[in-house]
Amino acid sequence: MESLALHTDKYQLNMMYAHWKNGTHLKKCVFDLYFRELPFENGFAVVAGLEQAILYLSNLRFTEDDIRFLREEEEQYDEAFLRALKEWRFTSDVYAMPEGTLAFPNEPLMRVEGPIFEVQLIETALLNMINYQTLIATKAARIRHIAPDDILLEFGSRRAQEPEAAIWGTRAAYLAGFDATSNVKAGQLFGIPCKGTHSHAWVQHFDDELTSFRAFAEALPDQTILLVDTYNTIKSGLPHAIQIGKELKKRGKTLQGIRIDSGDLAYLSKVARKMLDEAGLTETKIFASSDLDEHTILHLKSQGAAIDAWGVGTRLITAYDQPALGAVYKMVAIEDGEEWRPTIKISSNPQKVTTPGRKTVYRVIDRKTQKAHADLIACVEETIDTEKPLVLFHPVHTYRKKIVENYYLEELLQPIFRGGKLVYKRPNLEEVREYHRKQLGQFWEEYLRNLNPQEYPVDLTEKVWQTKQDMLYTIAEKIRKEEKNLS
Ligand SMILES: Nc1ncnc2c1ncn2[C@@H]1O[C@H](COP(=O)(O)OP(=O)(O)OP(=O)(O)O)[C@@H](O)[C@H]1O
Ligand SMILES: O=P(O)(O)OC[C@H]1O[C@H](OP(=O)(O)OP(=O)(O)O)[C@H](O)[C@@H]1O
Ligand SMILES: O=C(O)c1cccnc1
Repeated sequence: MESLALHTDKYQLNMMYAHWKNGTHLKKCVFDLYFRELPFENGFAVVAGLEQAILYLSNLRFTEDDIRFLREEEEQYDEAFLRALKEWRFTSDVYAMPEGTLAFPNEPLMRVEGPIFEVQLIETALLNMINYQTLIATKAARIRHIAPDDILLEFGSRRAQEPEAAIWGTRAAYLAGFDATSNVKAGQLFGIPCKGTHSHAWVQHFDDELTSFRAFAEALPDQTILLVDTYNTIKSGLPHAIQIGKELKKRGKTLQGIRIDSGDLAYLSKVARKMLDEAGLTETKIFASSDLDEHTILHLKSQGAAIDAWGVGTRLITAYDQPALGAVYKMVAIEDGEEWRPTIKISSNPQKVTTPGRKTVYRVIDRKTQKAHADLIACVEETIDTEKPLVLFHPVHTYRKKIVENYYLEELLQPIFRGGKLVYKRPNLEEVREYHRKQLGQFWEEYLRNLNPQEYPVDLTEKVWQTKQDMLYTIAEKIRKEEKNLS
């Protein structure tokens, strides 16, 4: 991957410069990356984007060209600063939830610790990657949820906002349960199975549909999937496809499928199934496409559609109904001698108040059922005695308590970089898919359903909660005193 050092917002560079001028650029601090609300009103999000973030961080440096460009900027950065950029190498620690993890609002998906100079620089790119891919993986998981046994194909490259989005988006869809992609580059890069049918242009190129189908089957006898809706699905496309199916059968081959791309997909698929079965083509699968998403697929299934494979494009790859996840990257602690001092951001919107301190996330899992009770945000240095009952309480309505016994904890944030060096053994994409499947198995269906899922608890330990309350109180007091002095 080429260096994306300048794939950052200008204000990051300006803050880096100001820190450098101020002599504070090497002071260490901690940032959390998290989202505040679940997308698509889903009950969970599926973490994705870490692989691209690892590539980004592993290749991060300022090139001669980058420095030349910055030299011309209106800020007129000092030459010595530009030299420092040129010599700079990534040295921070990064902890992250592995891709495929189920994640929830307000818990860190990633924690970055290092000199402010560099943890500030990487905010933009990390958010860019995690925000987009987590969104697409979550959308894909919703689609997989309503079609657990069907074939799901990602068809969105032509409609994605740009090529990188198509590639990384299809990877995110695959890790969350899609079976294949139409994007051949994604196949080459990530080993995702590639699948394809043909377009209307293939049929239009010929004088008649039957000849076009025959020529296609001739060229790809083992991979023939015929698009049947160019002229008239029932009267022309299907009979012609059946004719080709029979011809293939005589040669010991199977017509793999037919694709319907318009009209009433439920009705047409049922007619198609009947016609194919009556012709003895019981193995031929029915593919459907056309502005599909989890809602249409659910409706089509409830109408008894005889569709085996769904080609999903635009609405998946662009996260059509919610185009942004809104994850943020907030400073939560700063180096203070040998210690970390928690920092907080208070907002007029209570939802936007940050949770101070250097924290990690544990999943509390019941030993008997192997299902998750809640996620627990704890201070990194805190130890939780799992032999004792654990008191979980709602971080806002604290009277709402739950006592958990016979549980174990899984730490979700894994070390990825230490001192700038990659220490994470990157799983391959198949392992990520498998891990994601196992993650789903840790949750009761109440949290997984697409419509009105139960809210999964994300709680704070007493220590984290108390630190937050103390800081809110101290800051409110400070402001009150300052106000008094001013008046
Ligand atoms: N039985 C059905 N129930 C609910 N939605 C359906 C059903 N059949 C098709 N759809 C959906 O309805 C929409 C149909 O869109 P529209 O009428 O614009 O196009 P079309 O029939 O696919 O034709 P074209 O592709 O030429 O625009 C698509 O989103 C499709 O997935
Ligand atoms: O509808 P989506 O979910 O985005 O899925 C991808 C769409 O892209 C293709 O149509 P397009 O009109 O681009 O080309 P084609 O019909 O000529 O293949 C395909 O036939 C699908 O309808
Ligand atoms: O293979 C297909 O049928 C396909 C691929 C991309 C977009 N639409 C359809």
